[in-house]
Amino acid sequence: MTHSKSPSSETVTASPPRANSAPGQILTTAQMRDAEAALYESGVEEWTLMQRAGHGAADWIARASAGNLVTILCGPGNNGGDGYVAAAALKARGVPVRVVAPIEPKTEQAKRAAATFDGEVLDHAAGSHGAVFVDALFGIGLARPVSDDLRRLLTDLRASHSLAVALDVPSGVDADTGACPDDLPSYDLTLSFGAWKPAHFTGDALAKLGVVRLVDIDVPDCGGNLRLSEPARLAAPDFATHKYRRGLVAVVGGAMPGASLMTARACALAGAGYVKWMSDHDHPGHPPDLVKDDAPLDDALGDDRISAIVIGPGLGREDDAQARLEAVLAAGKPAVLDADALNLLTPALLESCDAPILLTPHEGELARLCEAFEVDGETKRERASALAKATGCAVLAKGADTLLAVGEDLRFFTPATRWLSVAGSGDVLAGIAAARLAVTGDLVQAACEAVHLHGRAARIVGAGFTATMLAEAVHPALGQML
Ligand SMILES: NC(=O)C1=CN([C@@H]2O[C@H](COP(=O)(O)OP(=O)(O)OC[C@H]3O[C@@H](n4cnc5c(N)ncnc54)[C@H](O)[C@@H]3O)[C@@H](O)[C@H]2O)[C@@H](O)CC1
Ligand SMILES: Nc1ncnc2c1ncn2[C@@H]1O[C@H](COP(=O)(O)OP(=O)(O)O)[C@@H](O)[C@H]1O
Ligand SMILES: [K+]
Repeated sequence: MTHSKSPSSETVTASPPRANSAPGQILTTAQMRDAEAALYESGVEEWTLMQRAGHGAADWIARASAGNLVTILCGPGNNGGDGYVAAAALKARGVPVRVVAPIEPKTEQAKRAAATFDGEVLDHAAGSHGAVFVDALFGIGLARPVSDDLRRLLTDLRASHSLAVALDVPSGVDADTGACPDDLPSYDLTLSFGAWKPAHFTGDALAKLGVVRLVDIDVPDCGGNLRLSEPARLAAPDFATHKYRRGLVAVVGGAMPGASLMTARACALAGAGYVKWMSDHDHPGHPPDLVKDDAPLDDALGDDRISAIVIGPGLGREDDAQARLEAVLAAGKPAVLDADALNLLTPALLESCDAPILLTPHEGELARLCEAFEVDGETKRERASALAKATGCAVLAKGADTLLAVGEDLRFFTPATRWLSVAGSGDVLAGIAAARLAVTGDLVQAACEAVHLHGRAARIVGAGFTATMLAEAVHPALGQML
C-alpha cells in the first residue's frame, strides 16, 4: 500500500475512475440497494458488479500481500461472493490464497462466485497463519449481531495474520451508523464498494477501519444527501480586490480575551482581508496588526463593511455575554457561533435572526443544544441533522468524526489528526470558519474549507502542538491549499 501526501490521500479511489463514478457519494444501505436496483434495471448484471468489486479488491490485496499467503473469510451473502471472486483473481495471479467458509454460500451470485474458486476451502481457521486476512464475512447485509463463535473466528484470524483487510465494512459494523461490537478487531485497510457508506466516516467503528479506499464499480451519482467533503483549492484574492472586499470579520471577545485573540489570529491567517477584535478587555498578547474596536458592541457591529462575525471563544456566560450574543444576532450578518455562544443559545434568541449562522458544537455542546431546542437522535448524525432543521442553522458537529448538517444535507470528512484534541483548537477552527465565511459568503463552503484548513494546519504543525502553534500553522496551510 502506498500513502500519497495529497490532501485527499485517505480517500483516493482504488482503481481508475469508471464512466459513471461519483467519488464523493455516500450511500446508506437502503440507498445502495436502490442504486443497485436501478443498475440492474438499466441492464447491468449483478455478476458484473460482483466481478468489479472482487477484482478491485484483489488489486489491493495482491499489493498488501507482496506474494505471501492470503486467507479470505467468506460469508453466505454477496460480501462472501466478493471474497470468492477476489480469491479466484488472486489465485489466477499466482498469489497463494485460501478461503475459510464457516457458512455455505447462499445467494445465487455467491454460489456462482464460489464455483469459480478452485483453490483450498476450509470450514475452520485452525492453523491459518498468513500475511493478509481478508474479511468477506458480512457487508451491508448484516442483519443481526454477529454470534460469539464468528466474532472469535474474526479475532483469531486477525491475530494470526500480519495485515487485515475488510471488504465493504468489517463484519459486525452497521454500515449506516458505524455501530459495532466492542471487540471488533482492528483493520489496516477497508475497501468500500461502489460508494462510501456512513460507517466509513462516522461512528464507533471509525477507529478500527485503518485506511479506507473506494473500489469503483461504476455506481452513478444517485443525487443523495450524504457527501464526503474533499479538500478543494481555495480561491486567491481577485485582481481588483481590497481589504474590505476580501472580507472584514468581527471577532467578538468576552470575559476571557485570550481565546478570542487566538480566534482572531487564525481568522487573519485564513484569508480574511481585515479582522477587527471587538473586546472590552485588553490582553498582553494583543499583536500590533490586529485592530481592536472597543466601541459599544452595537455600534461597532453597525459597520456595513462587516461580512462575517464570530462569537463564543472566551465569551463567558455572564449577563454581559448574553447581551453580546444578542447584539451579534441582531446585526443580521453571517456569523459563526462557538463555545460559550452555543451554551447561551436558546430558541428565543434565534427567533428574530434570519442571517446565515454556523454553529460549531463539540459533543457536549451538541447535547446541550439538542436539549435547548428539544430535538434528539440516536446518532451524532441524527442529532446534528435534527438541530440543523430546528434552528435553520448549519451545524458543524466536531470531534473525531466531524460532520456538517445543513437542512437535509450532510457532509462528512476524512478524520483529522487526533492531536487536534487539544484545548483551544476549536477556537482556532471558529476563526478559520469566520474568515472563510467572509471570503466565500457561503455557509457550507466556508465550513468545509475551514475543516480542511484546520486539519491541514494540524498536519503541518506535527505532534503535540498547542492551539497557538496551530493558529500560526493556518498560514502555511492556506498557502498549500491555494
Ligand atoms: N450493493 C451492491 O451494489 C453490491 C454489493 N456487493 C457486495 O454485497 C454485499 C451485500 O451482500 P448481501 O446483501 O448478500 O449481504 P451480506 O453478504 O453482507 O450478508 C448477508 C448474508 O449474511 C447473513 N447474515 C447477516 N447477518 C448475519 C449474522 N449476524 N450472522 C449470521 N448470518 C448473518 C444473511 O442472512 C445473508 O445470508 C456488500 O456489502 C458488498 O460486499 C458487491 O458484490 C458489489 C455490488
Ligand atoms: N480525536 C480527534 N480527532 C480529530 N480531531 C479532533 C479529535 N478531537 C477533537 N478534534 C477536533 O479538535 C477541535 C476541538 O474543538 P473544541 O472541542 O471546541 O475545543 P476547544 O473548546 O478547546 O477549542 C475540533 O475541531 C474537533 O473536531
Ligand atoms: K466484510
